[in-house]
Amino acid sequence: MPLLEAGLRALWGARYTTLAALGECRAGGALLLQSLSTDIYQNLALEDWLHEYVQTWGGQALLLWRNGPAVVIGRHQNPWRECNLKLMRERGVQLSRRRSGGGTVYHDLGNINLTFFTSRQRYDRRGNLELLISALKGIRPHLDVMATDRYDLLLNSAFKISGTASKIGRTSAYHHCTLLCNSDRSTLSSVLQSPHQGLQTNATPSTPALVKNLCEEDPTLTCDVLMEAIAAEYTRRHSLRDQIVLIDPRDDSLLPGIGKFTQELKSWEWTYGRTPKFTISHLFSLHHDVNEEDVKLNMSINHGRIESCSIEVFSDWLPSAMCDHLASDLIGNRFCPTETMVLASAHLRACSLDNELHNRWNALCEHVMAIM
Ligand SMILES: Nc1ncnc2c1ncn2[C@@H]1O[C@H](COP(=O)(O)OC(=O)CCCC[C@@H]2CCSS2)[C@@H](O)[C@H]1O
Repeated sequence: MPLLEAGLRALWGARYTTLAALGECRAGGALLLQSLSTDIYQNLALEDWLHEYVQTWGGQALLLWRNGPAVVIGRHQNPWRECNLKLMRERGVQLSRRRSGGGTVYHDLGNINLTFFTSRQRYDRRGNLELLISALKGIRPHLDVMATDRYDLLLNSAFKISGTASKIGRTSAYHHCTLLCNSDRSTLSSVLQSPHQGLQTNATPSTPALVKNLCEEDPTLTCDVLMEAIAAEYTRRHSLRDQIVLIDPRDDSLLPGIGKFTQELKSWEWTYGRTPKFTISHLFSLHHDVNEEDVKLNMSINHGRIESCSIEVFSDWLPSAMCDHLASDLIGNRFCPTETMVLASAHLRACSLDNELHNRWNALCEHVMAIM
């Protein structure tokens, strides 16, 4: 049995059931679910699947889920503007684009996600946040937690502990939010820092805030304690028979079609290719010997692909024909380091350069890849 599943079964004791129960739910009833996966793509796919299911079932549900390290951008956002993709690749932090709008957040196992599925009519973000506040105050009455007009939860009127987004369909809707319990705050702030200054875009910007973990306020608060309290509050409000349904988003036979949802969410076309058109203007210095060479790069990127590109080196450090060659080769390609690496190596194989030019070419290509 996978570790997480064993842990959850231990946490919920006898008060859990498995998916077989899903089909047995009363039409219009309520369900309390917890995902057995910590994979961001599988969990977002589970949300998609449940959103459709709730539509036909006509009930409501709360899904509790957590992920390994991941940055989750809103549907209409630009990942290059919102985060440090190079640092994320180095640290193994996943990037994913969700289907709801809004800003960018960081997830890890110290962050709880909650998704409230309802019909469109019963969609009630304030009511859901009140449920969370009651659950928190129920176990720790001294906590000062409040909901803001933009549906954030603040601790001590100053620190964000929860961010909200939602998706409203024709007949059903979901509201999902985070809850910071003991996330790695230093990784959170460094991966949500874009290195780009000259990026122009109309994509939705995030609203940065001061964040805090609940465990910093009260070290006895763990994710398990919080999830247990939230589950109890949901159970109480919906008069449930105290059962948590553990649900495995890898199970295509129980959740028909979910694998396709996961693949789509994982695809480059969805994550990067859905970025609204943007331009990058980047001035940088390359060091060689004791000198610094200034390089100017201008690009426009549409659907994640390079539409126009110019690279200027202000000296004969690298022949301008080589820069022009790289710029024109890049056009039509994905704004992505792996594709650029293939292009740059093919170019090296096609022309014989002396050692010095070879090194300069590599330095330029490495810098171009680093901004992607
Ligand atoms: N995990 C987490 N929780 C709360 N606040 C966060 C978190 N990570 C980052 N931030 C802070 O919020 C801002 C962005 O705020 P902003 O208001 O722009 O965006 C949001 O809040 C979106 C919430 C999406 C919730 C979904 C629920 C399940 S999948 S993701 C960011 O710059 C940080 O300062």
